[in-house]
Amino acid sequence: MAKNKSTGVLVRSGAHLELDSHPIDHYERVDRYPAEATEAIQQHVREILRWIGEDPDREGLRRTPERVALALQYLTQGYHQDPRAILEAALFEEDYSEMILVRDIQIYSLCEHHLLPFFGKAHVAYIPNKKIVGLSKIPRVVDVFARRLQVQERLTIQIRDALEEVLQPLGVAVVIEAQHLCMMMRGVEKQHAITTTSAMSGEFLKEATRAEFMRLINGG
Ligand SMILES: Nc1nc2c(ncn2[C@@H]2O[C@H](COP(=O)(O)OP(=O)(O)OP(=O)(O)O)[C@@H](O)[C@H]2O)c(=O)[nH]1
Ligand SMILES: [Zn+2]
Repeated sequence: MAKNKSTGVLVRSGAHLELDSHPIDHYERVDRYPAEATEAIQQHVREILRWIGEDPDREGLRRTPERVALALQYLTQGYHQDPRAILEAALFEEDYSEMILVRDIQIYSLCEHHLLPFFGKAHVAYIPNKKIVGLSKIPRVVDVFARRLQVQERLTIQIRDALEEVLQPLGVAVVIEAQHLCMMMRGVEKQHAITTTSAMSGEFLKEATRAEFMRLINGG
């Protein structure tokens, strides 16, 4: 058991998955998963399995409802986390006033229309105004918003607004590049389409700053 300081969430990282004889604990378990929600989701997953023509009691599927319930709760744990508290846990006074960029932050989220994953990279930059934040808090905040049901546009804006609100910087820029399984595995079935969204504020609304940010995220 490890206590995650910034979110107050208990996380247990189990190493093994032994079917049938042990509880499943290979997911990180967060103490906020209410047991009654896990139970209710399990029941519904059983029904879904039936309705797609499966036998939920066959050996391979016997614990699938529990696994799905835990996975779904893990993938949506962002509803129980407070991004502002995460940022406030590591704020430092500093006179640095150049751009700070964390790029290529891996994201996995769920599209709210189909509950299918979209995944890709987020690039987050800000120009501080006397306050800087611990670097790791930026990907943590990205995860908090990604682990909810999302559209890519809202995810992008929520990350910008959380940084804006807590850091009150000279500007924030967020770009997300993602592929949506709902457009790949079904629907239009386009395997190579990448969606790019951006949200900027303050200095990043100026062409020169924006151009520098774009050059940096493109590896320039
Ligand atoms: N803007 C936006 N749209 C998204 C996102 N994720 C999925 N979608 C789209 O949400 C739309 C839902 O459209 P609908 O016509 O109601 O659903 P659908 O019949 O399943 O649509 P198709 O995917 O075209 O088969 C689709 O166009 C998806 O591509 C996202 O992050 N942002
Ligand atoms: Zn979708």
